[in-house]
Amino acid sequence: MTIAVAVTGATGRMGRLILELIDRDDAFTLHAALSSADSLDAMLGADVLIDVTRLDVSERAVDVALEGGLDVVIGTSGWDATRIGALAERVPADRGVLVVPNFSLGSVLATHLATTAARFFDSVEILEAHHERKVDSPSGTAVRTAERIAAARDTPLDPPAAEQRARGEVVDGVPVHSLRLRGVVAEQRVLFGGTGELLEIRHETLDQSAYLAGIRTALLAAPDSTGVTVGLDALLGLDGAAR
Ligand SMILES: NC(=O)C1=CN([C@@H]2O[C@H](COP(=O)(O)OP(=O)(O)OC[C@H]3O[C@@H](n4cnc5c(N)ncnc54)[C@H](OP(=O)(O)O)[C@@H]3O)[C@@H](O)[C@H]2O)C=CC1
Ligand SMILES: O=C(O)C1=N[C@H](C(=O)O)C[C@H](O)C1
Repeated sequence: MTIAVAVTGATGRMGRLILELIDRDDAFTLHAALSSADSLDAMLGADVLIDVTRLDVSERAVDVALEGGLDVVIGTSGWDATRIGALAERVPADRGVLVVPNFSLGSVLATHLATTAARFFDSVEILEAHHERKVDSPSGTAVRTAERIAAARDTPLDPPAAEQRARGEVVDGVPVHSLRLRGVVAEQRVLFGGTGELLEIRHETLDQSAYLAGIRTALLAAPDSTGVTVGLDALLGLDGAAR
C-alpha cells in the first residue's frame, strides 16, 4: 500500500525536494503538486497533505485538508503555540496533523539539548541565520526552541528592559536575533550564560538534503497519527517530547 501525497508549495525549494523524494521512494505516490496557480481542492483524494508554503496559505490548506479527510504534515514555519492550540481544537478525532518546525535530525537534537539545558541557566538568547530569500523571521525553529526552553523552566526568564532597543524579538522571554544572508542555508545558535561560563548549542544545515530523512519519517507516520503532534521528537523516541 503506497501513501498518496499532495504537496502544497510544490514549486518552491522544499516542494521540489519533496517531489524528488516521492518520485524515487516506493512508499509514496504523488496525488497532486500544487503551486499558487492551483485550487487547493486539487489535494482532495490524497491520503496525506504535506504543506511547505507560507503561513497564510498553510492555514487555508490545512483547513481544506482536514475538511477533506486528509492527514497533514506541516513544514511551513510560523505555526506558533497559539496557532497550534487553536488547530488542535479543529482536528477531527480520526485525523492527525504533524507540525514539524525542522525536518533535520541535527536541528531536532539541538532543540532537544537546549530544552535539557534550559532549567540550569537564567540567561539565554537565540541567534539564527538563514538564506536571504527566506520570507519570515524569526525562524519557526527559533520560535519553537524558545517556546520549549520557556516550558522546560520552573521560573520565567526576565525579558530585556524596555530601553534595550536592539535585543531581537522576545519569544517567551528569550531574545531571538535573526540574520538573513546570502550564502547561508540555515544555522541556529542557542547561547546560555552562566556563572563564569558560556554554553552554546549550535546547529548548521549545510544542504537541503538534511531534511529528507525527516520528511520521509513524517510522511510515513502521518496516516497513523491522531491529534496534533509537534516536532519529530516523539517519532525519534526522544524523552520529554510532549513538553
Ligand atoms: N520544516 C522544515 O524543516 C523547513 C521548513 N521550511 C519552511 O517551508 C516553507 C517554504 O519554504 P521554501 O520552499 O524555501 O519557500 P519557497 O519560497 O521556495 O516556496 C514557496 C512555495 O509556496 C507557494 N506559494 C506562495 N504563495 C502561495 C499562494 N498564495 N497559494 C499557494 N501557494 C503559494 C509557492 O508557489 P509559487 O511558485 O506558485 O509562488 C512555492 O511553491 C517556509 O515557511 C520555510 O520556512 C523550509 C525549510 C525547512
Ligand atoms: O526557510 C528555511 O530555509 C527554513 N525554515 C524553517 C524555519 O523557519 O525554522 C526550518 C529551517 O530553519 C529552514
